[in-house]
Amino acid sequence: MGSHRNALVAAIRQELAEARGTARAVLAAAESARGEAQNRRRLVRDAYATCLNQLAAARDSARQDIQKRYHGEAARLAGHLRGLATVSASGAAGAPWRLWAPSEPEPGHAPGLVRIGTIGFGGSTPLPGLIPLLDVAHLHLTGPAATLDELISGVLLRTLGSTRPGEVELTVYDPERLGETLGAFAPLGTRFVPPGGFGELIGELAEYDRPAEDLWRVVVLLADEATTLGMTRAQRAQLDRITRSGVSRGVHLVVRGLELPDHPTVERLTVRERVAVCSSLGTLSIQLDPPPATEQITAFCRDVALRLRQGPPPARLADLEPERQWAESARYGLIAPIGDSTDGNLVEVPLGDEPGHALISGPPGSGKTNLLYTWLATLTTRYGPGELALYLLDFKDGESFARYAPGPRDPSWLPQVRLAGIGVKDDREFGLAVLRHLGEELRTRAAGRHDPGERPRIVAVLDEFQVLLDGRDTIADEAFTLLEDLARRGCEHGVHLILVTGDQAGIQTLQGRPALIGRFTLRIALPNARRVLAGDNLAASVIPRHHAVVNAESGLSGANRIVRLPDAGDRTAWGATQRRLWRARPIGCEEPRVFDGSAVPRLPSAYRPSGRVPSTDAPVGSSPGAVLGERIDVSAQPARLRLGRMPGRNLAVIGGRTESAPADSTRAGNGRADSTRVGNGRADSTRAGNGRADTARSGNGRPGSGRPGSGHPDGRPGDGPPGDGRPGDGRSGSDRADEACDVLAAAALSLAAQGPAHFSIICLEPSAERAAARLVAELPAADWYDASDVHFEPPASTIPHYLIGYGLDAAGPRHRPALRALLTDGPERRVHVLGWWRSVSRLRDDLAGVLDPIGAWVALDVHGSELSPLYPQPGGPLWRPRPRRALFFDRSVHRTPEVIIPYEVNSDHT
Ligand SMILES: Nc1ncnc2c1ncn2[C@@H]1O[C@H](COP(=O)(O)OP(=O)(O)OP(=O)(O)O)[C@@H](O)[C@H]1O
Repeated sequence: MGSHRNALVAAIRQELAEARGTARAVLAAAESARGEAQNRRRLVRDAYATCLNQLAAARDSARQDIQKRYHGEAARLAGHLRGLATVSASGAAGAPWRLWAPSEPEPGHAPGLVRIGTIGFGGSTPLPGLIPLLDVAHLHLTGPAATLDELISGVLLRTLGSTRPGEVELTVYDPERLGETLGAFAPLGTRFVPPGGFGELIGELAEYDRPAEDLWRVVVLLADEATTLGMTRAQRAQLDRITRSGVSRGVHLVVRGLELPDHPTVERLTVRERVAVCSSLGTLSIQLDPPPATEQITAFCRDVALRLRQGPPPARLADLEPERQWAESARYGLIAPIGDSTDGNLVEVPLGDEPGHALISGPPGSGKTNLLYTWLATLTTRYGPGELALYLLDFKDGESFARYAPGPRDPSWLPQVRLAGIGVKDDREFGLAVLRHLGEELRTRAAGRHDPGERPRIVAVLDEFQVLLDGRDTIADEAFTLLEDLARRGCEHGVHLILVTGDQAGIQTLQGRPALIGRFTLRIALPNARRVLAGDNLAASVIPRHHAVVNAESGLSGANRIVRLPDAGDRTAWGATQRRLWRARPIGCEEPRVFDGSAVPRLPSAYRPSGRVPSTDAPVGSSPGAVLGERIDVSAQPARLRLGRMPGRNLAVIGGRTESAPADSTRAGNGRADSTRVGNGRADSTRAGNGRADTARSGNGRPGSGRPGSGHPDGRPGDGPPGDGRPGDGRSGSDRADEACDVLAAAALSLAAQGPAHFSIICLEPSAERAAARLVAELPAADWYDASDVHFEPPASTIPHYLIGYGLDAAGPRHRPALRALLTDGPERRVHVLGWWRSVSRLRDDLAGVLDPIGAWVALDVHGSELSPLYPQPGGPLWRPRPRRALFFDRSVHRTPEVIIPYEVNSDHT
């Protein structure tokens, strides 16, 4: 029993132990599950917190992104709007008051909006608040009267300031303050309607018909109670009509204190505490600008009033251009504007049968050149080179016409210009040559070989023509005769003259020739021009600057037209036009002949023997022509001296006294010069007779081998090799000596270029050694002689032989008989002397007073009277020496001598 119990107890214990063990295991499992669950809970909590944080960060970033985009978009939109606002209300219509200035619209530009204030726009710069008026709306304003009046004055100033003077007519009805509210606009000629005038005004506006598209009437109605109460039914109906149809007729009402019917053209503005809302902008509110200062309004109105009195602004040169280039025919004359009148219409000036010629006058600086530029521009853009040919001569020092000729920077030229004379002041001969050329052209045309329309009309402009006519000499006499002929018969044959002067003496000169001045029926007077108009016609003394009086009835008062002249001075603008015309020039259109008084022509290469050495077998012309210089004529031909086998075919170049040449008196008095220079006998005794010339020719006698320099045993300047141009190398000659050298060089080179010839260069003037040496170097065959071996007995030759002598007067008495014999007999043997003597008296001494062997001469700085021994008429020719000009006389061809320009042969002394 006891053991059973014990066993039972043990079993129970066992069970209990197992149960306990199981319970403990369950507990442990539960504990573990709990720990796990707690862990999971913590994890979930953490994840939740992280998630929350992340969401918050994402939200923030999204919000920031949205904000950024919003600001970007808003700024972009605001930029667009601002740009749009600038375009819609440009210049005076939109500028803030502190920057405000009137602005004129481009022609054809429709009116835009006007600014009244600003529209706040987030944090960014506010946008301008704009409202419509011209061509779009009437304005109906509600709010405090004082603020509205300020608003109105701003709107009016912007509207007037952004249109052209006179385009907007302002009418103000202000019964309460009798116009004082907008009194600052009075200087504009604003119409202020009296209190009782409302009905009449409304009636007038209801019937108003707009005269032109760009004219507007702005009518400000500042109505009081009495106006509203006193309005009749008919007036109400008229006001309704104006509201409906006014805008299309250019009538715009700006109203406060009066009801306007609803209509799409009515822009309603309601203002409260300087903030306005208006119907076109919906709920957007506009912070009103402060009003413009009264002084700003008054100053603007005064200025506009002044401009209105003066008329529209003067035409610009571009406004005078034709629609189509070269579309006009000159068959019946030339018509072109030179400016406009105060009403804005262009003033055209005719040149044809009548008036045929023009006379322009004005004191210096009054705008004559500018007028010519304008006239030439309007003529040459209308008439092509087949219709118009221009000959332009400027007798001033300036270069007015240089712009029409090709230059180093701009190769274009004005295709109608045939000839341009620049700085012709000292070269009246050129003026005369041009008149002769025109006279010849006139004769051809008059001979019936001219079908009008076949040859272009010629317009010859002579600026400061009095210079040509002033001399009381043969040039003036012939010029007068030619001008008279051209003036009398020219217009009939399409030749027209435009004479210009800045000197009333110029007109006086013409007045001495009634037959001449009578033909100049077209007169153009610049401000303060005297004598060009009739005596009782004072118009020129009252016109302002940049104006002209155009009178096609010889200046009679009553025939005046006042012209405002454009500024035609801008060379760049003209350059563009000229290049356009130049590109359109017809094939074969030649460059104009340009004579520039200050330029020295180069010896053309055709007259240089370079490269071509004529063979001694080549035929010799009967009288080869020595080219001496450029003739002062229209075709720039060379002046030639024919050297045939006839007595007297020698040339004396006279003048160009040099430092080394003693004065005549010294020489004539004691003969020292001769004896010192050549009279030491060496040249004659030791050299001349010993055939050195030939030796020199075949040996090293050519300059450049040291021969000329070393040939001075007395150690004169020039001991070094000639031609190096250093001080002391003998180049102490005057400019005129250089010119004498150039004449001889041009003559020799041109002769060498024409056929076989032999040259002997005799250089007795140290300062000429360099020039003589250069000549020898360029000649195909030449001997060199100087004081040491000079002689005048050349060997016989089958080809022409030319002795080119530099400073021949230095040869001395010993050589005179031989020289005289050579001058006398040489030409028939084809031996010619082309020599430079430094004065007429030296030449005369050398020829013992018998000057017949000198058939031709070129005088440099020698006065006309000194030349009388060489001239057929007593007293010598009329000649006043001037630089780079020489007088050429060949008694076999000339009746009177001609002025030539010695060519520059080598460019190292000019
Ligand atoms: N219509 C104009 N508009 C503006 N400027 C002008 C006008 N006419 C002339 N001028 C200017 O006035 C100045 C003098 O004009 P211009 O040289 O034409 O006078 P001018 O009478 O030919 O003088 P001068 O006799 O001394 O040669 C120049 O600077 C020129 O640009």
